[in-house]
Amino acid sequence: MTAHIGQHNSSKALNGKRLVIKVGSSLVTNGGQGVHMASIHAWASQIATLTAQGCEVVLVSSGAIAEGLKRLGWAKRPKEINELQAAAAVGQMGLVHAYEIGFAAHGMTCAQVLLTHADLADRERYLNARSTLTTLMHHKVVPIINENDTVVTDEIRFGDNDTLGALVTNLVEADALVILTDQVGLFDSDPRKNPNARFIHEDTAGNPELEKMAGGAGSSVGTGGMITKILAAKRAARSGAATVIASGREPDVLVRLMQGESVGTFLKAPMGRLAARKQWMADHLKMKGAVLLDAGAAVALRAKKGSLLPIGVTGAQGQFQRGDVVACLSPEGEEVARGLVNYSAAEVNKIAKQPTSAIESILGYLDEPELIHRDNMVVLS
Ligand SMILES: Nc1ncnc2c1ncn2[C@@H]1O[C@H](COP(=O)(O)OP(=O)(O)O)[C@@H](O)[C@H]1O
Ligand SMILES: N[C@@H](CCC(=O)OP(=O)(O)O)C(=O)O
Repeated sequence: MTAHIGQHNSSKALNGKRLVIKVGSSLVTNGGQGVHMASIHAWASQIATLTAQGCEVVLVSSGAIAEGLKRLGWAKRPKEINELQAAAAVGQMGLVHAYEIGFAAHGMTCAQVLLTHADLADRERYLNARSTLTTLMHHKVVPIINENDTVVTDEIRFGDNDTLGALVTNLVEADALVILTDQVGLFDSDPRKNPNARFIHEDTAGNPELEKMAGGAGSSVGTGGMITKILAAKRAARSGAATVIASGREPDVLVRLMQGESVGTFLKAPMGRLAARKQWMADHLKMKGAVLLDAGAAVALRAKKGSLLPIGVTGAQGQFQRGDVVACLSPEGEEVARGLVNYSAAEVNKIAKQPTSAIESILGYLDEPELIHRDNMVVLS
C-alpha cells in the first residue's frame, strides 16, 4: 500500500511507505513507572497492521534508563554518566523483553539495534547499519533502535532519541518520522506551563519560529523536550522526510495517520526526496574518485534503470574506500551520477567488467552485489 500522511490537505500530502517511529521514555514507561505493556501491545498491533498493508517500519524506542532506574529501585535519576549507563544496561533488557512479547503476540519478529553517533558518522559503518536495517525490513522484522548507552561517553551521546530518530530517518531514507510523545503535538508554548498555549496543526520543518515555541522536557523522565523534536524534524527534512509529532496514547494513532487523518502536528519537508538527497550529497560529501562506466551503463544510469553493477564499469580512478562518494564518469568523461560506493578503488579494478556472481570468487568475499546501490546514487545528467 502507499500510505498517505497529511492527506487532509492535498497540497501537503505525503505518499509514503517507509516510516521511522520514535517513542519517548515517558510513554514507554508510563512516566517512569516501568515498561507499559498496554502501550507496547497497542503500537505492536498497529505496526503489524501497517506492515500487512506494505509499510516498512523502524521503531526508535527510549526508556532504557527510566526502566533501569525502576528495576534498580533508584528513586532519583543519577547525574554520573556511569550510573546512567548501568541503568540503561539493566533497563534495555526490560525494553527488548517487552517488545519481543508485544510483537510476537501480533505474529511479528523484532530485532534489537543499538547505535552510537560514531556508527553513523563513519561512512563504512553507515553503509553497514543501513544495509542491516533494510535487510531486517525486507524480512518484515521490526528493528527496535536505541542509543548504545553503555559505550558512549558524554561528548558523543546523541543525548536524546529524537536526534537519533532523525538520523535513522536519513539513514534509511524514510518517507516520514513519527515522534510519539506525551503531548498531542506541538503548541506555541509548553502546555504544562501555559494553559492557553495554542496547538500547531501544521507548519514547515526548519521554520525558525518553531524553535522559539519549544521548551525543554516536561517530565523528569523525558530528556529532550519539544526543542529536540523540532530540530529532529529539521534534520529529517534534509532527506525529504516529513515529521509528525503526536500523542502515543491516541488510539490507533499510527494507522489513522497512515490513512491520511490529521492527527498531531504535521511538519512538512520543504524539499522533495530527490532534491534533498542531491543537496546532501553536494553539500556534505567530498568526492574521493571515480568509477568509469562503459557506454551501456552510462545509458542505464541516465535512464535511472537501477543500481550500478561491476559489469558496467571498466575501472576506477583515484583512491577511495568503501563508503566514499565517487563520480560515475561516462566513456566521454562526463559525470553521469555520483554515489556511495560499496567497494574500494583497488577492489573495483579487480571486479570491473565482471558479473556480480564473480565478485566472491575474485575478492574472496561479497560485501554487496552492487557497486553503487541506486538508493545511494544521484543521477546528474
Ligand atoms: N511548545 C511545546 N509544545 C508541547 N510540548 C512542549 C513544548 N515545550 C515543551 N514541551 C514539553 O515537552 C515534553 C515532551 O518532551 P519529553 O519530556 O522529552 O518527552 P519524550 O520522552 O516523549 O521525548 C512535553 O511533555 C511538554 O511538557
Ligand atoms: N537511550 C536513552 C534515551 C533517552 C531519551 O532520549 O529519552 P526521550 O527524551 O524520552 O526520548 C534511554 O533509552 O533511556
